[in-house]
This record gives sequence, C-alpha cells and structure tokens, in this order.
Amino acid sequence: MPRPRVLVLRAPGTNCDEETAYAFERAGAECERVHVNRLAENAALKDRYQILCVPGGFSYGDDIAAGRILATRLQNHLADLVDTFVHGKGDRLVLGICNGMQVLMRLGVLTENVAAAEGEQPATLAWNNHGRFEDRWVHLATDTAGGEQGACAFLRGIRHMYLPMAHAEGKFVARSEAVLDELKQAGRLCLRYTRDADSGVEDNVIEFPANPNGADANVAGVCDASGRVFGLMPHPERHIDPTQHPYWTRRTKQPEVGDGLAMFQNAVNWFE
Ligand SMILES: NC(=O)CC[C@H](N)C(=O)O
Repeated sequence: MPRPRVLVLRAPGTNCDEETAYAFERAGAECERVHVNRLAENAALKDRYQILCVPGGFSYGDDIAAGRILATRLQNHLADLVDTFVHGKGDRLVLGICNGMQVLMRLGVLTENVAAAEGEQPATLAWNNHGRFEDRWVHLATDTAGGEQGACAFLRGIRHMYLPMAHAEGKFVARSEAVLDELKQAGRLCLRYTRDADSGVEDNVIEFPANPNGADANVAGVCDASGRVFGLMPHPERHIDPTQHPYWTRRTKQPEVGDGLAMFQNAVNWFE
C-alpha cells in the first residue's frame, strides 16, 4: 500500500496545520494543507486523499461558537466531501483535533446514530467550567468498552497519553444520561481525562485540574459508530518529539518518541 495521503483542512484562523502535517509525515503519510476555499472551487480535489484532518485553531475567530462557522461552510458548500469521508465506502479516516473536534461535533458526525429527540443534538461542547481558556498538560486514558482493541481506529494499542490541551470551549456535555450511556456502552467515549499515568477510565467527573473543563464522564475524545471518525480536544500533534515533554531535561530515561505519535501511526497502519 502506498503512503496514505492526508488532507489537512485550513480555514481563516487555523493555527495547528503545520504541526499536524509534520505529525502525519513523521508517521509515514503524505500530507497537504489545503484551504477550504480551494476545495469549494474544485470538488474533485477531495478524491486525492484517504484521510481528512481538521486541525486546531480559531477558525473564523470562534465567532458564534467555536467550530460553528467552518461546520456550516462544510455543510452548505462541501457536503459531498463530508459525506465521502464520513460515510462513503467506509475506506477513509477522519480526525478532528481541538477546533477540529468542535467542527465535527457541530456537524453532528461524532454523535450520529445516537437516540435523541428529532432535531435535538445528542451532545455538545460547552465552555470550560471556569469560563476561561485553559492551556495545560493532561493525562488521558483510553476506554476499551468497544472490545479488547477499543472502538476507535486511531487509539489501537494505546492505554495512556500525556498531551497538552488548549481550549475554552471543550467541555463535553451529553443531553441526557441515556445518551451518555449509549455512547459509553458502544465504546465511543473512547478518550478520557484521568488523574495520572497509572489511572484508568472513570465515569464520575474527576476534579480540576485532572479534568480541565468539567466534561461529563471526563470525556476528551469521541468516535463514530465505525471508529473511523474521531475527534479529541487535546493536541497529539504537540507531543511528537520527547523534547516537547515539559520535563524532558529532568528525565534520565528518554522515550524515543512523544506520546502523540502512536495515534498518527495507527492512522497510517490502518491502510495496510
Ligand atoms: N487549540 C484549539 O484548537 C482552540 C480551540 C478553540 N478555539 C477554543 O478555544 O475552544
């Protein structure tokens, strides 16, 4: 299989596209950063890629709500692109990081097929509990409720990650306990904030700062029913090299790579 080609989507206000492209390239993919307007001009462009990634940033200045305007632009002008990657033949992957997860949530693709009343969104991303932008490193645990490997294609074999998070509107809130339960049972609440490197998944909300925003069930990332479409609020592309770790000068034993790289490698290996 040739190296998978990644489309890293850019919009006004995107600011993590270069790091994200670097992460995918380090993992062995070929990557192009493409502006949403170029895709709107040339619909056939999307056929060049196997992975769609919506990176972090402040698309359209977070106006109205973070991710809302880019999601609306995709819905109204690039519905075919979204449909091809999310549904299509099931042979492509979609990743949304931070602002990208906000876009995927606003599009509804991460909570598709979940029972909610007609016209109601099953879940959303609200403002952090303390009402501020929060920028810190967090411990994350993966949920394997979807089976030994877990439900999510990007998280295979990963049990724990230490990654930066940096957002204001990242608190995952489900409409009801029933929605939360349904997502949980299916293993779709696949990435959770946790206390430290040795802690696992907890369903009760853990205290700040371990859970930096107050998210229901400590949710940091959600995948669709197929596990091919994944959104997470923390930034795996900011921990690719061990020197990005805040304590790297104090550690005697240096790991070969940063915790975030495995996620990008999983994406590349999915095509083998
Ligand atoms: N790092 C990011 O992608 C930021 C996401 C978004 N602008 C927020 O503050 O919530």
